[in-house]
Amino acid sequence: MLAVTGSSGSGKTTLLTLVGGLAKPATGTATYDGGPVTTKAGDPLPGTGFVLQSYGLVPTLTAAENVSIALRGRGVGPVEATEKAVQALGRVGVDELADRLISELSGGQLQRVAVARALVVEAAVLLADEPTSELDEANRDVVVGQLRMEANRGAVVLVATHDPAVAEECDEEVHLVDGRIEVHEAPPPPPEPGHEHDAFMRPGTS
Ligand SMILES: Nc1ncnc2c1ncn2[C@@H]1O[C@H](COP(=O)(O)OP(=O)(O)OP(=O)(O)O)[C@@H](O)[C@H]1O
Repeated sequence: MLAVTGSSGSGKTTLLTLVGGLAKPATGTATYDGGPVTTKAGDPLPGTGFVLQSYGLVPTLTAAENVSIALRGRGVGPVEATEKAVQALGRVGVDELADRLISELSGGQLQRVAVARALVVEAAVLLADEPTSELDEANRDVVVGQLRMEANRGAVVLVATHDPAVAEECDEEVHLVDGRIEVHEAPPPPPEPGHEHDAFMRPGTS
């Protein structure tokens, strides 16, 4: 679970769209697992889930329909897609809004529907662009917790964020300055009980 941080305009969204295959790099290549991040048709790889900064939800459809679309596009039948969509909405606390039109929802509610749509596909790579910017602390923690669950499941999770509390919850952070990456790794975990002094031992001693 990787935080992508940097000031406004530093290139966070651009990086995520390149990683996700939504944009083509002007120079260089973007690869995942040894292959290009786009399919031959120029679409993103099927295993990629997105939370777009502008959400990309369809205003004339309900919250559940917006989430189930992601599954329908992957060949899941309508009944199962709706059931899983409502479950995914529940993971971010908006299942009671399942039948409400997108055009009737608040900013924070929309953001959580967008997160649910990314969660529902069980993506191999989940790209979340400022997924908590509209949320209060409690809901931010819920969303970050769900992204962590995706990482625990084995997904690669990239989170572009301005929120230090969100970056803190990630395993690593890349900080962008004018489109360039500086890498900051998280400090190593504390030693296990009984091994507190190992770090201070000289090689060859026990
Ligand atoms: N389609 C585009 N064509 C040309 N320049 C672009 C395009 N999209 C973004 N840019 C520029 O690239 C730079 C990086 O933009 P980007 O949206 O990646 O920043 P960001 O770090 O996500 O910013 P924010 O935190 O404000 O969302 C900005 O200077 C922006 O104006």
